[in-house]
Amino acid sequence: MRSSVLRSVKTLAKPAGARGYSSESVPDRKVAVLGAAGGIGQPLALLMKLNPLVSRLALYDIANTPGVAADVGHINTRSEVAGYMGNDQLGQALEDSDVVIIPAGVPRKPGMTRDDLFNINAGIVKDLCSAIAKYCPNAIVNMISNPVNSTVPIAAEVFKKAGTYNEKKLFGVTTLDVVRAKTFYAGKANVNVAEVNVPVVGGHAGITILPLFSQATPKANLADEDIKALTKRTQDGGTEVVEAKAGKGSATLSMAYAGAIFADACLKGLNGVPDVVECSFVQSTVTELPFFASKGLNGVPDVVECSFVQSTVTELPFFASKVRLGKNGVEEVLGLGPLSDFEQEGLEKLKPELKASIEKGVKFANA
Ligand SMILES: NC(=O)c1ccc[n+]([C@@H]2O[C@H](COP(=O)([O-])OP(=O)(O)OC[C@H]3O[C@@H](n4cnc5c(N)ncnc54)[C@H](O)[C@@H]3O)[C@@H](O)[C@H]2O)c1
Ligand SMILES: O=C(O)C[C@H](O)C(=O)O
Repeated sequence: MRSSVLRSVKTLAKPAGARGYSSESVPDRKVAVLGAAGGIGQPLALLMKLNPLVSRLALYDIANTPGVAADVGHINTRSEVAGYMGNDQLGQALEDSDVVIIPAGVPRKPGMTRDDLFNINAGIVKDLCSAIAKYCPNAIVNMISNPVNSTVPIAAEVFKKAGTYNEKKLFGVTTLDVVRAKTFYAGKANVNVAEVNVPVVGGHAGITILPLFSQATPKANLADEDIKALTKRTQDGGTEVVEAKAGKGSATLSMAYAGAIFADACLKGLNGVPDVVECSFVQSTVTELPFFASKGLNGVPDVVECSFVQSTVTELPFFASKVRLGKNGVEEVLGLGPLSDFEQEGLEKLKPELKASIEKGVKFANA
């Protein structure tokens, strides 16, 4: 692998006037994309180049970054683009990053589960996270590489070992589940998709993806059968794309869109924009609900007393939840809110699978 810095394309020093954007009004922010030459990486690089909150964009991959960086770098928006290729340029790519987005690794083919990607992607993520711990330990990390239910715990363990773990700054990107749930709901409910909101909680694989259509807005009076079908389609959305692509990979364009939305939310949070809330797979400590009632040590049911304790969303250490983003990353992990019986059932069903995927990641990282 060649190892010189490949390209550094300086674009606008001054604001893109046509957009009415002033570079003086927002702080400098460096975003690094790891896996930037891939199916997700390239359109994501494009979308991040269009984001006026980004001042420096580092595009890293093991191959093909010179072309991607040259191409994207010609776009007349604020950020300065640089391409980095190969392990010995990874440090430079990461240095000073505020946000690191990781879509590196192999995608599914028809017939595979996301967990089938573990053997290859776990090692890739572990190595990239070791470099993040070394070169930009304070960066926010947006993990896209699958299986997210395991790669996020791997990242956490790598950071813990390096002494850099900050649970407020590690995010599994589950925004595509929300994007899909919104699209499918708007179609069925016949409402304006731009106004739709649907929280999606749990994890990012099959039944661990739990859309909460009972909390969807605008409200629509959908039949139970419709809700079940929407839930299944959201859970199988990735597989729908994998099968349609027939061996040529998984979702890339919709994922780049979703990744760009989530990274933008992280940047807004860092910049102090209030009330930025997105769903994400995070360490699941809740700060909003001080009162948590549970069964006693001896399992006697319905022993309920209010007590001021730090509570978690579920008993699982990581869980996709609504998260309020702020200057330090996670500002607040929001509770699940009221669930329908169908959703409550889905929640109980997903826990063993999600728990096993989390434990698999933790075990791998500590082997
Ligand atoms: N979280 C989600 O919702 C979601 C959605 C879609 C895809 N994904 C996952 O994203 C990953 C990437 O998907 P894709 O379609 O872009 O795949 P792709 O094969 O098109 O691109 C992956 C890129 O990663 C690069 N890469 C491999 N090893 C690397 C390393 N050590 N360092 C840096 N880059 C490296 C490859 O060179 C390639 O350019 C897959 O694991 C896929 O399952 C996640
Ligand atoms: O389904 C996949 O393998 C990719 C991604 O996780 C998705 O949801 O599209």
